[in-house]
Amino acid sequence: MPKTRTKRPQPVTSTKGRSTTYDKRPVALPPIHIDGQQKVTIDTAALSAVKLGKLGKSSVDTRRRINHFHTLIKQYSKLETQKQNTSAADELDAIDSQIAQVSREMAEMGGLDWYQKASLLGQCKQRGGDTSRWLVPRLHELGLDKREKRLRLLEVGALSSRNYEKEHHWIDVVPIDLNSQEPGIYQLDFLDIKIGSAEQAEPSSTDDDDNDDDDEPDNGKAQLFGSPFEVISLSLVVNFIGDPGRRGDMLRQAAKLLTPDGLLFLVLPRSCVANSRYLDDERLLAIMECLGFAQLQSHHTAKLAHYLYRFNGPSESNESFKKKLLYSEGGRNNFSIVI
Ligand SMILES: C[S@@+](CC[C@H](N)C(=O)[O-])C[C@H]1O[C@@H](n2cnc3c(N)ncnc32)[C@H](O)[C@@H]1O
Repeated sequence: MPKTRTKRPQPVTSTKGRSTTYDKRPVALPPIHIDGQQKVTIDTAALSAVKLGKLGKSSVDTRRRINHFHTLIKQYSKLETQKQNTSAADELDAIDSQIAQVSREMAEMGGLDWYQKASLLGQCKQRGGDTSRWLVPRLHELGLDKREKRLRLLEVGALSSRNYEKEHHWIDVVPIDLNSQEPGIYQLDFLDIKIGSAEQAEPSSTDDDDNDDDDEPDNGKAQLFGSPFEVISLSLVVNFIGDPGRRGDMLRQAAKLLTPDGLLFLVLPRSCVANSRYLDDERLLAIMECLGFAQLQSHHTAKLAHYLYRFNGPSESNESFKKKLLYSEGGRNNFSIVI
């Protein structure tokens, strides 16, 4: 069983050893995974021009811009894949210039920082609240609020450190994001997290850190957490990734970081399962079962699809799920998850 945590997450800064103060200086944006291998860093100069007023004139306008940002992420991913499969110099030049154009457009929109602020606006109570409000009653139903120790929950893609504020006495939340919007949110890539002790850290880590609070990833081994998580929340994060294989990697990673019997909370825009050529509820269930998850509950609203899974341990199955056309009629999107 994981230890009970009392310490709140500390920020990850680039200095070696423990971080004890919050760095309020503007941080360079972390690289964003938007395809299987490449990372891109959005132009920070353009970001400094971001004003809240640019979020959108109305909720409809903000949603339209968020959707456009998603489209740009997907275009970027596609171009990077094309680049990896091309050797002709003139084609490479053409692809590079398209990549630069897409990157520029993302930066002009305000990059990841703008996207996060706009998404946070989408979480406002008037617009339906954040998705933890669906998860919390499910955790109550499972009796997890009655345990002696607080429930250790990793919230990936956390836009606010206050999402589980009311449940603080029984949920110990560890919020992370590629681009931390608050000092209380770790700036970390979910895919870089490992569970292990300091002794198992990367050899490059030579500091003599005697802090044994394993909730605090220290720097140089910033991705190391001392014990697995009992709940992982991937709310509107998997669809943020442009590459279908990398989406599968996110689900695999969740399986690696969960305790036996741990819970995975997955939220996707409903259109990803209700209106895709390549994915529906049945296929998602088959993918999840193949990874060792059993579905406990699902709930669809007009906009969102919520799923709660229990991890039953690594599955014996070595089945793979490639991109497979399920629905050929027009008007559908191309969202898929590949494992
Ligand atoms: C739509 S936003 C936030 C969603 C929020 N959880 C919600 O339910 O509204 C998606 C967030 O996921 C973050 N994200 C995407 N991939 C990530 C990764 N590999 N590690 C950590 N955060 C990630 C992005 O930086 C972005 O802030």
